[in-house]
Amino acid sequence: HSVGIIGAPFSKGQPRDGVERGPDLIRAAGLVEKLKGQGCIVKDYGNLIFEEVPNDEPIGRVKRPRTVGRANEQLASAVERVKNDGHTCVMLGGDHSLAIGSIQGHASSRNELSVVWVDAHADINTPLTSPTGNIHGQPMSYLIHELHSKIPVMPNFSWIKPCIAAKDIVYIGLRDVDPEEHYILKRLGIKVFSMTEVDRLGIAKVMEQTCDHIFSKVKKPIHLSYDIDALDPSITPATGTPVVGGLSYREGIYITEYICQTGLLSAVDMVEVNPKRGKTEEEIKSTVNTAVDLLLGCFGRVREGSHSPDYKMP
Ligand SMILES: N[C@@H](CCCCC(O)O)C(=O)O
Ligand SMILES: [Mn+2]
Ligand SMILES: [Mn+2]
Ligand SMILES: [Mn+2]
Repeated sequence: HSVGIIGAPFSKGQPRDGVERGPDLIRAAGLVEKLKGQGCIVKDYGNLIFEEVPNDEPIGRVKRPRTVGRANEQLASAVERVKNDGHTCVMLGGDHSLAIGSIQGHASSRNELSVVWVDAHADINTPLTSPTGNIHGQPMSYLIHELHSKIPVMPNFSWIKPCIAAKDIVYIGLRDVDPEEHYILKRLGIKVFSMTEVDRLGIAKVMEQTCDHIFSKVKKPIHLSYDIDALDPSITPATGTPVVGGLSYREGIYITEYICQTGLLSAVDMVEVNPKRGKTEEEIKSTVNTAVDLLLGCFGRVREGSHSPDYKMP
């Protein structure tokens, strides 16, 4: 695996400070060294530098639109460059509004993508349906062809071109979906494995059926957008919008092992790690270490262990 890492220290898609520290905390927990240790080639492109846009007044209910739009435009070109350099892209967040730039940049280098969205939330509110105005609850709405007519013109958002078809999306882990989002998911016929399906089917069947769905016609590169709040808060409490009844550590890891073995993972987001939302050092460590382990699973780590092909027993 050849991996290109982008740090996106960004928090303005939501109101809580601290999530901008995600990239450096994940690096400090040894992501690069551990990826190299399991045989990956790794290029760390460093952190993007995001400018605050002054007087960034809300538009309708939508908060910090100009800052979020600008940041994602920067991210999109960074992700496109990592893809054109031939790597699988790892985007370290930062809040989930960053999926706008990550998926847009990915789509500009690969013309058709499938998106696997692992999250407690659907993040598919439009600017007009959002109950909070926080853009980290809206990223998917800007990216989906079928919602284009529902998105108003917003400053610093005009560069965004819808790039994903509803049929090419699968959600895993949903358990906190707004009524307006539920309507959109049903109307667009988007494939959803909520926590009910995870309980009913088990994670192995969920992953089988996820891949049956996204590979139903032609096999497309996979964009895995992983919100750390998909996991149960007992595992990953240091996050902005925790919701009880989440994925176990084992289920979270199984998802990454399964996606890895498809050989089609082309970009992965790891977002919403927020150290300021951890009550203890232990809670922060558990959250950050789990984020690292999930990424290691994306790039070949398997729990049965492994050995190098040229190992000679003494
Ligand atoms: N659905 C809520 C909560 C969104 C949570 C965002 C997280 O999943 O990135 C909203 O729209 O504000
Ligand atoms: Mn192009
Ligand atoms: Mn979430
Ligand atoms: Mn999210």
